[in-house]
Amino acid sequence: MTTVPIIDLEAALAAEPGSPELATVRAAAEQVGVVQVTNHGVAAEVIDNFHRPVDRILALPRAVKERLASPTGHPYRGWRQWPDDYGRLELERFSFGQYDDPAEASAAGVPAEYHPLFAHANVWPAQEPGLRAAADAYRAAFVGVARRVLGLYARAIGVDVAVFPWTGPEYTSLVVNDYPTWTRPDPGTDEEKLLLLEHADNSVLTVLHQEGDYAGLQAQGPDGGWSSVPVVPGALQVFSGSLLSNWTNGRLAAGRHRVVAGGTVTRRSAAVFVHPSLDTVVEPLPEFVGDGEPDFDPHHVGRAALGSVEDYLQVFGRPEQVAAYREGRPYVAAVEEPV
Ligand SMILES: O=C(O)CCC(=O)C(=O)O
Ligand SMILES: [Fe+2]
Repeated sequence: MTTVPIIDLEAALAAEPGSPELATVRAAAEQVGVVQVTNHGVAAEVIDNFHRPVDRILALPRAVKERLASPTGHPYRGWRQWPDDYGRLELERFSFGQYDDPAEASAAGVPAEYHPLFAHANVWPAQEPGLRAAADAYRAAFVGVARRVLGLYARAIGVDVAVFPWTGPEYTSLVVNDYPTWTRPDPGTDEEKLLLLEHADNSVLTVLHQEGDYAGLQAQGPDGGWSSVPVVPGALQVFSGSLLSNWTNGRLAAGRHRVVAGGTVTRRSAAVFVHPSLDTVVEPLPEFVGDGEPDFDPHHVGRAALGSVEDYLQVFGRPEQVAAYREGRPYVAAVEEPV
């Protein structure tokens, strides 16, 4: 078994209990929390229709892209660059909230107490009028993959998927990650080219599409070592998040991952982070706790979401960024000119 298996989703969902396919899925889900899926049912056009306009936006001159930053300084809306401590570009992102405004959230059935989550507008570049519909289709398709993968994991560990109280509408976010290339001397080691540090997502499942010429995404195995996730055209990458680990009282691993890129290699990824509905309290399910004590505290999806920007700014926010957010104006980080 490879650490991050490539699973034919359709075939695995039809596999008999006890089959080698399900044994592979089970090992990956319990020990790593990262898989790739093929034959996942998402049409190639749904992926391309989102990625191609994003390519064109990210190829615009920086002075044009600066105008696509969140007008209110929200770290998870619109275009953004992240410099490292030396001012060198590490990561460029374009982020989309689930709804454009509180009225749209309300129409989708989101309770009023969560409307503040959608008070900061999305940025829809006028250059790409089709992006909004393409992003909606991409998000919806990837939520569908997340649900099917949960069904697969349930089968692989022999529980009914109905034990997971995953109700909709799912709370989701959509993030494009673009890693820079550079011509300065290449430090050579992975540790010195870590552009996204190791972490597990706080979703139930995250579904990603990666593109590029280098397998820079790495997943952590049970021995602590890192394995590259090869770039397989058409495949999607699925990370188990901390909420899946919580529900299963640790039986299923939250996939720890990181990204090595930079230098001459290219990498682009676009992830949909999938959570159950905002009023869900995630806590270890009786099926996984047995007679013992749960190992995880209850996690209220909506409350955590409401606090997430403050949590983020407290840990990572630069003073000018925090000031811009407080004052409701755009923030564009200073970055060193590429060399
Ligand atoms: O670029 C990637 O493949 C990883 C992105 C990621 O881990 C994240 O956005 O949480
Ligand atoms: Fe991640």
